[in-house]
Amino acid sequence: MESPIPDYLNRVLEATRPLESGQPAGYIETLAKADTSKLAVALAMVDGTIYSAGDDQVEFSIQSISKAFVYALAIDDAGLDKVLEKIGVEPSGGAYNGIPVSVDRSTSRPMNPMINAGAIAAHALVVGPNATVEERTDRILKALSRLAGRQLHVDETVYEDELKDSGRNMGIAYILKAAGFIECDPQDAVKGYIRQCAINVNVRDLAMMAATLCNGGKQPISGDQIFPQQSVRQVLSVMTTCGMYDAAGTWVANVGIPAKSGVAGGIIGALPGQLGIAAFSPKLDKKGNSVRGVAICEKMSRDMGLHMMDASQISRSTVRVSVAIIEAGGGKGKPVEKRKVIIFSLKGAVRFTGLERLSRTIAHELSPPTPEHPDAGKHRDAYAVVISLREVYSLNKIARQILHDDIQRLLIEGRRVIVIDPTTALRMETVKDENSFHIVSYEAEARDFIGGSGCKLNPSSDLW
Ligand SMILES: NC(=O)CC[C@H](N)C(=O)O
Repeated sequence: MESPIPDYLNRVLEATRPLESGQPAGYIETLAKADTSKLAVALAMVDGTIYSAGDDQVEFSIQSISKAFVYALAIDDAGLDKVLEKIGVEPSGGAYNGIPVSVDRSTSRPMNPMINAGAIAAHALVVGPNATVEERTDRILKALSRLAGRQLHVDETVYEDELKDSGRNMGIAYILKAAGFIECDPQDAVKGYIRQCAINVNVRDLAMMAATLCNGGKQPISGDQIFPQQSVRQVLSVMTTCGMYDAAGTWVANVGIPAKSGVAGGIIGALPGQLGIAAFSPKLDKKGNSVRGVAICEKMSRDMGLHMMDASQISRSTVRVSVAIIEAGGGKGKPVEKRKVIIFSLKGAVRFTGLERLSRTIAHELSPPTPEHPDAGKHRDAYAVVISLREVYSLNKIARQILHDDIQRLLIEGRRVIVIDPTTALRMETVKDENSFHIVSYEAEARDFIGGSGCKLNPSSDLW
């Protein structure tokens, strides 16, 4: 069966094609002559599945989209502290190449790495202050190629064209050098920066690069951890507040996806944990963002419910409570003992809010009723407490810690506790009381522990 997604993507393109406004970037000759009828979109999932439509093989220069990735490389090579010393993380509120707004008024520190001043400073931090232009651009080209999953190349014509008219960027670099925010030769920083901007990509490359960010820095297909998760969080944060230059506020409100655009008409969006998107169309609006590209992203965000501030998925159903009766004993004339077990099942990628709910639910079910909570403690008489993490995909640090504390508290109360943890999400090493606490991988083991091997689960009981 064919996937309906490419059809959907084609419809998105057709819906935005009638938008005629905008101009291709005029100051780089090759871009000024671009075929403005070209239009493409791609989606890449965090497992590496990719969908695309339109002119998805057409290459264009990455331009400012490179800034996001080079920022991550600067963090890798110089460390976050040094990067923050040299480049801020505040939106400038001005154009990407605006000189007075790009740097802090009192210190001249670049406002953020998504505009030219900050991007030139980030470029200068790659490899190290004594590196040559070739060494820096080599490192960048290799990293971008690994992100895209294929060998990329610098478009020499675009590079030469932009270098001819690089007075503005040179001016910025000299200001940064004078103020101590770049250590290398300003001309080298600009040449390298312009080369990084001239690397050619298509929308499929960009979607895969974005998906790598969504996947915590791990390239979905090769499985290579290209950037540490910490750096990716930093990059996505700055993309959110500064990625669309002085249109960042409107973008966040309308699209709600961390993003970065470039003057050749490309845009990437990276929705953490979900998917990377890329769009391409050369005509730009006054702020330098692709007109159709913005419209494509707005439409997809709306249609597909991608806005990161959407509160429609409230973490509500992460905890389920059920009760089972286990028949223990029986054999050799011994009476059958019915043991009531209360099971708390957790689900999904559990963080603080999920664990807070579990903690509250455990307290509600197992503590005595109070005037405010007369219905509490219905299962206080349970013989054992089972916490099932069978459907848990991950527990973050705080969730793990609260769960540890909850288990310790139950043990102190003298309860028998069994945790079903097939993927060792809990990673509990210290077990105080081996008689009353067990970690198992399967429900059957939990049942054996509660009722002795061969015990029966009351058929009317809820499933675990
Ligand atoms: N917004 C952009 O894509 C700008 C990149 C371009 N190379 C410049 O420095 O002007």
